[in-house]
Amino acid sequence: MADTHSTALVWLRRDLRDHDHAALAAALRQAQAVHVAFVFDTDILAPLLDGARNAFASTRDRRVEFIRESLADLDAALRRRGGGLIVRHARAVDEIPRLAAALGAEVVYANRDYEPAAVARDDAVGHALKAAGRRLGILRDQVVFDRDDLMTGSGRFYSVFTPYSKAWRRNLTAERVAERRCDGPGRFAPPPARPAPDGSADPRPLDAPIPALADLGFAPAGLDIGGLAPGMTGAARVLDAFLPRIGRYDRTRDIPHLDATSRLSAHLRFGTVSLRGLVRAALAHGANGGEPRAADGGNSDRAGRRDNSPASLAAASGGAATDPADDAGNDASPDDDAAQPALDLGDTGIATAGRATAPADPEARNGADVWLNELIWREFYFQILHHAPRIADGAAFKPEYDRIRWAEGAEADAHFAAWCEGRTGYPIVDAAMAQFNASGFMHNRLRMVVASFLVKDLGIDWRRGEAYFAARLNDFDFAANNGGWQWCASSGCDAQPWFRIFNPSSQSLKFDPEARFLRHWLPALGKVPADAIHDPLRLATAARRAGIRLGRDYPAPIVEHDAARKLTLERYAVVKKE
Ligand SMILES: Cc1cc2nc3c(=O)[nH]c(=O)nc-3n(C[C@H](O)[C@H](O)[C@H](O)COP(=O)(O)OP(=O)(O)OC[C@H]3O[C@@H](n4cnc5c(N)ncnc54)[C@H](O)[C@@H]3O)c2cc1C
Repeated sequence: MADTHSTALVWLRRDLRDHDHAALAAALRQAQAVHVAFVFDTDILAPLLDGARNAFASTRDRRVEFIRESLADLDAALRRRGGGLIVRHARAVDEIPRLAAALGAEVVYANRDYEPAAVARDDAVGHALKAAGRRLGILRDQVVFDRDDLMTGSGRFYSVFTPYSKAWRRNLTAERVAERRCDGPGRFAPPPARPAPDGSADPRPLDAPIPALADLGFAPAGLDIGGLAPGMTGAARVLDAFLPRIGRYDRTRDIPHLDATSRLSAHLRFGTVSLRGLVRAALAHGANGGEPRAADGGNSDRAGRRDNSPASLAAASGGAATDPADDAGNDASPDDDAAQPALDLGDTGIATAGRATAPADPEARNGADVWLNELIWREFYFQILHHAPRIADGAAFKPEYDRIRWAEGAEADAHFAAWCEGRTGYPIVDAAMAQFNASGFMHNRLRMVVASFLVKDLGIDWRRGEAYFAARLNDFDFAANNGGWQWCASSGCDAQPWFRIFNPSSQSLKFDPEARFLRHWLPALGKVPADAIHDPLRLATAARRAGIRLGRDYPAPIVEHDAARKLTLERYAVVKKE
């Protein structure tokens, strides 16, 4: 167990909750007084507003609003526990060391982030704290296995999903998903009534209320449109609604008009729900055989056999002054009071679900198991980003795909604009983009369809679509978004083969046969019979009969799929092995 200290600061980033939280649990275990802070980081917010740096800049950003409302929810929860949130609007890299000094915190705890810019920020904060005689303790929280926890037998990272997921499942232990209890013996300290730290860009005192959106330079975007309920309270509601459906997930998840998937992605992105809690819920519904092993033990993978020496941890954290004892405490160390052999679900809002016994119905178990697989995909992409950070600089995961010459010029720009605005003349693409532009959410099947259409029907560089998604997705997460786009563009690890090209019309017919999703989002096509709506060629005739004029009431198709397919095969031929 690490040494104890009088005051600690917990720095929240994408973990906006007060339960099952590795950094909070460690701080409460090891400090007497625990302050909790969030910084609206101007390094992140400024580009969202800056048209010169971001083609899709907008003051109406649902993510900022979601974070703000989630902070209000969390602040209220912390106040009920004697604490409260310190919220700052400044450069986090400068503000956190200043805040630690102002509060007299010996240690700053945070949960690990995997994006290269965040890793660099944490390194800089770690160095600044160290120079002032303080420490930064970084803990694994948003994944079950991180960085090089799971490696192949030959010591490489996994670049193919199936063996990765098998290793993940094989190495899952109760300790890895046990609740990180946030109940002391340390206590939450309320925000002190002190002036802004010396040199802070935010002049407000430390106990100032959470800034309004307008103070941050943003305007309301409307969370209600996509049913995006913020905070831990919202997450608990979404999860409660999903768990009764989890058993059908495998059979219904591809149907966009059904409310069949969890819709937890934004909550996972901002940590208003605990990933460990979700894995426990999936296991309790029978996923992965229902029970993890009791402890990490000797097996063929690296999990549970990490080198936790201070030197190794400092090297692995890229120089940040990681607190070795605390980091080790986040793994299955024998004296770690977070590690409990039995699943203890506590008061996390998933308790009921977690305590359910595994359903006997094998079909229901399969639903939970397939859902667990999606959570594993999420981690797969995090570890890809950790091991191949060059993808954050725009590189294709498979370098030969950077030889492709994408469509450019006025026509490509016009096609891209039509794609963004849902004016391609392909109803499934346009309906998906209409939902996306209105709500910030898009169903996974439709993300694949529209991404494939942009890249393989319009011949446009996947990076342009990736950037549009990054600007608008409520659940935008660099690792998952890049992984999804590179999967569709075939340049990613374990991606769709380059010669496989989705036919948007058959995808539409297969996954929305009665056109329920299409008609909802494209009311102009309401009178077109379902059997004629999917294929633009048939649609032309059926629309005329229904009194709908293509080009006026609904766009004519901007490309012809068969011709586009031929061009794409020629374009992609450069990746063939020489
Ligand atoms: C082109 C493209 C871009 C994408 N961009 C993102 C993104 O920026 N952020 C994001 O969270 N997901 C992204 N995804 C993955 C997926 O589409 C969403 O996670 C999912 O649609 C969210 O809905 P849900 O919460 O109902 O998911 P569920 O089906 O209920 O899945 C549960 C959770 O598993 C995770 N998950 C599911 N599928 C994937 C996947 N393929 N890859 C990684 N994680 C997954 C998500 O956290 C999700 O909330 C992208 C997929 C594609 C094809």
